[in-house]
Amino acid sequence: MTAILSSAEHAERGQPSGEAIVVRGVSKRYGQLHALGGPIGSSPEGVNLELRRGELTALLGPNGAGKSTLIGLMLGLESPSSGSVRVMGGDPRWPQTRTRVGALPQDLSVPAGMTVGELLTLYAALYPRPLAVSTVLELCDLKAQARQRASTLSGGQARRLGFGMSVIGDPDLLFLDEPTVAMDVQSRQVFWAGVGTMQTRGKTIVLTTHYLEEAERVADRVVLLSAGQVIADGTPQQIKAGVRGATVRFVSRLEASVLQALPDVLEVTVSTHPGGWQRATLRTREPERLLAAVFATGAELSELEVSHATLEEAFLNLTAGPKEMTA
Ligand SMILES: Nc1ncnc2c1ncn2[C@@H]1O[C@H](COP(=O)(O)OP(=O)(O)OP(=O)(O)O)[C@@H](O)[C@H]1O
Repeated sequence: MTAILSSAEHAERGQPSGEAIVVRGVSKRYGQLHALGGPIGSSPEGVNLELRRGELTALLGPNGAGKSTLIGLMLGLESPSSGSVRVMGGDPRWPQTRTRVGALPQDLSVPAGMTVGELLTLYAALYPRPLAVSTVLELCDLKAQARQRASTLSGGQARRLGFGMSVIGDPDLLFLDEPTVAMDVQSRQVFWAGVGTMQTRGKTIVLTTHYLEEAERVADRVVLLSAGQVIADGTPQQIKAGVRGATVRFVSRLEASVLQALPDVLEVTVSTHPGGWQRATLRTREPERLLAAVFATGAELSELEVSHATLEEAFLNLTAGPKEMTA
């Protein structure tokens, strides 16, 4: 696994009671296919993971990496082929565990004919200590739609209703599987504000998303899966720091051919800037050495900017295999 914090370090940091989810040596096979865990070299290897209470963890990975399989196991919808999953100290299949868990699945469908308010009232009745329907309507900004049939909501409103249905039981643990698909900018803002409210109330949240800038912004921790294995685990900053390299931008009169010849340049993009100047963007593994070489040219520079890898760049780098720019 690349870098970052090992499972043992995570376990050390939190007391056992501080863990919302404990995954030990878990594999999941469908026939011959290892969706999760599976052999590494000659020995079988299961997934190990501990998620602490109160944290927002983003479970990331390319299509088919095993994210939904892992969530299915954490929700008790599937049983592992080997290993064990504990959720809030219990088996995720037990009813007393399930009442403490909320989930917004990818493919949520709502019963036709019921209004938004009726649906939330119905869901609230399933839990021992639900939130008030009015609180949830406010949380997902659907007060104005309370009397509207749920099947007539727009895509983004329906997704926000799904969020409302996932939190109405006031769960301690919340799973959000690609929650912002089909949401416009406004819906996303409402949604993330609602998630923020759940976070400040100490809820544990597990999120899957392909929008990596969202994960970077909201996650306390990122777990990166690839081919059924955890390949990186840490804060977004730690994941990004595991990828060497940076982008250097500046405006100068240096020609593309001169920039290309500088040491440690991987890629150069040049665009024209008013007054005969050039705006240069350079990708490099060694920003300090490159900058020293740029300064050594004696060229006049302005608007100098150095930015390190985004989570998206780190993701692409880590899931592309060992050949690229990993540290
Ligand atoms: N019920 C099933 N039967 C057979 N194979 C399955 C089943 N569920 C998942 N798989 C396979 O297991 C692998 C992991 O799938 P999974 O849905 O967990 O990936 P994912 O990371 O959630 O992908 P995506 O980002 O596309 O949602 C895939 O190869 C998938 O085809």
